[in-house]
Amino acid sequence: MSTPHIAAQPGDFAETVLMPGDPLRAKYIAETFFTEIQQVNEVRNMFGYTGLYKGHRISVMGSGMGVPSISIYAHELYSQFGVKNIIRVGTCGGLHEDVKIRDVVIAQSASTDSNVNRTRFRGYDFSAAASYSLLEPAVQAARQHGARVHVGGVFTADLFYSPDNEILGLAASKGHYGVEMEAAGLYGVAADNGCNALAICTVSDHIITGEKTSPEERQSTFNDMIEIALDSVLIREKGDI
Ligand SMILES: O=P(O)(O)O[C@H]1O[C@H](CO)[C@@H](O)[C@H]1O
Ligand SMILES: O=c1cc[nH]c(=O)[nH]1
Repeated sequence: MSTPHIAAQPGDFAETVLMPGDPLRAKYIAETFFTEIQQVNEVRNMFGYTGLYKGHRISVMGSGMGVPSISIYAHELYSQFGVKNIIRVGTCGGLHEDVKIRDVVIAQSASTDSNVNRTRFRGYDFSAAASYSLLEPAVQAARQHGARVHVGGVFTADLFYSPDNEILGLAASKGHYGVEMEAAGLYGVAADNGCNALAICTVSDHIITGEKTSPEERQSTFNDMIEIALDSVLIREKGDI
C-alpha cells in the first residue's frame, strides 16, 4: 500500500505518531529512545520509524516545515494508515515575556495567518485546539519531568521570513506563548479526520529578547520534550487520565 508521500504497509504505523519538523530528528528519536526499530517510510527522505518505547509500540516521522507539508503527512497517516494520535514535537520562537529559551510550550490552541482552516470551515473562524485526551497527559508528564512548561496559545505563521513582523507583537500582546509553523494546520487536519492532535515545542530562540539556544542546548532541551511526549503516551495508555 502506498500514498503519494508514504510508502508503507497497513499496520506499519502505531496508533500514535510523534512528528518533528526535521526528518533527521525523527531518525534521532527512533535511534535514541526506541528499541526494535523498523523503518516505515523513506519517500522524499521523510523518514518514518516504528519501534517500542518502554515496551509500548509507537511511531515517529518527520512532517517537513509549514502547514502545507504537515497537512499532507497528517492527512495520509490518519486516513490511510490507521493513525489516531499525532503529537508534534517541534521548536518555536518565544513570544511572551514569561517564556524563557529552553522552556516547553504545550499548544492548547493555535492562532494563524494561514488560510487553511477558513478554507476547510467555509470562511468561518475554526477554533484550532489540541485534543484534551492528549493535552492532559502531556501536562502531567511535563510536571513529573520537572520542566518549565507553559500551556496556552501559539501562533502558527506561514512565513518564517516575514516582511511584516507586527503580527508577532500583536500575538504576544494577546498572550500567545510562541511562534511556530504547523500546529494550527495539524489541528485542522485532525478535526477533518475525527482524530487527535497535540503540538509540543521547545523554545529555541526568543523573538522579544533575541536570545538563542546553542546547538548543544537545543539537543538536550529537545530530549526533555521528547521524553515528555513519550511519557504522556504511557500515562494515557495506563488509563491514569
Ligand atoms: O523544529 P520544527 O519542528 O521544524 O519547527 C519549527 O522550525 C521550523 C522553522 O525553522 C518550522 O517547522 C517551525 O515550526
Ligand atoms: O517557526 C519558528 C521556529 C522557531 N523560531 C522561530 O522564530 N520561528
